[in-house]
Amino acid sequence: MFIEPSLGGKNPKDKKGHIEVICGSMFSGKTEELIRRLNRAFIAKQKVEIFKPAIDTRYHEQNVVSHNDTAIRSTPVQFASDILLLAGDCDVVGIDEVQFFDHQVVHVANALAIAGKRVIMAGLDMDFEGKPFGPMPQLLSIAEYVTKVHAICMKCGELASYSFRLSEDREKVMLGEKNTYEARCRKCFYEDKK
Ligand SMILES: Nc1ncnc2c1ncn2[C@@H]1O[C@H](COP(=O)(O)OP(=O)(O)O)[C@@H](O)[C@H]1O
Ligand SMILES: Cc1cn([C@H]2C[C@H](O)[C@@H](COP(=O)(O)O)O2)c(=O)[nH]c1=O
Ligand SMILES: [Zn+2]
Repeated sequence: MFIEPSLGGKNPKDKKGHIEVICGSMFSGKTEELIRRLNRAFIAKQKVEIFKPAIDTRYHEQNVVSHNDTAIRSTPVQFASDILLLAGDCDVVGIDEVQFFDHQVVHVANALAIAGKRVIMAGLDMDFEGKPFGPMPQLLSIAEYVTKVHAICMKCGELASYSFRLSEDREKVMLGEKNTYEARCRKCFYEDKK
């Protein structure tokens, strides 16, 4: 489990920003872990703002929702730059489904951390082809803290790092859940990959 190095004091001059990235395949618990960290920040009376890309309407228009139905309120935004405008004077910024933003999100995360905020992002590190997803490689490089979580392979029960697409669709962005994707280990992913 990720142990926060510090939750940051309330004194503005003590505030040191940093970036945390939670990555892994679908169903690996990224959103649950993001919600866990954000809830702890709420308990510490930190000012928290949560964002997600507006295209992610899978479970809810507004909330960030996990596959296990845990949820937290969020603000859907069209562009990463909107986050800079909306973060205001908060202490902690949470971003889910960060892989869907364009590369500007790298500059946004860096600017927020330089401004003293704790930035926690969750996203898919690989797409359905096993290729790096959007801005994730850069975000993983600039983060102070990286947590890779694992799902359970639906074919063999091993740990899973891949998201196997069950349909024939080839476009990179295709929202879905259990009916269209399966968590797979490396062996089971490449055995069936087209
Ligand atoms: N193959 C799987 N491996 C692990 N958890 C799974 C799997 N399929 C469904 N789940 C459920 O998904 C939950 C994690 O959901 P979530 O945090 O939304 O994951 P992610 O954001 O990484 O897609 C688990 O607690 C579990 O209830
Ligand atoms: C692999 C892959 C996934 N997606 C979509 C499917 C879901 O809507 C999200 C991932 O959500 P999760 O919280 O990580 O389960 O991304 C996609 O558009 N393209 C892909 O290649
Ligand atoms: Zn497997």
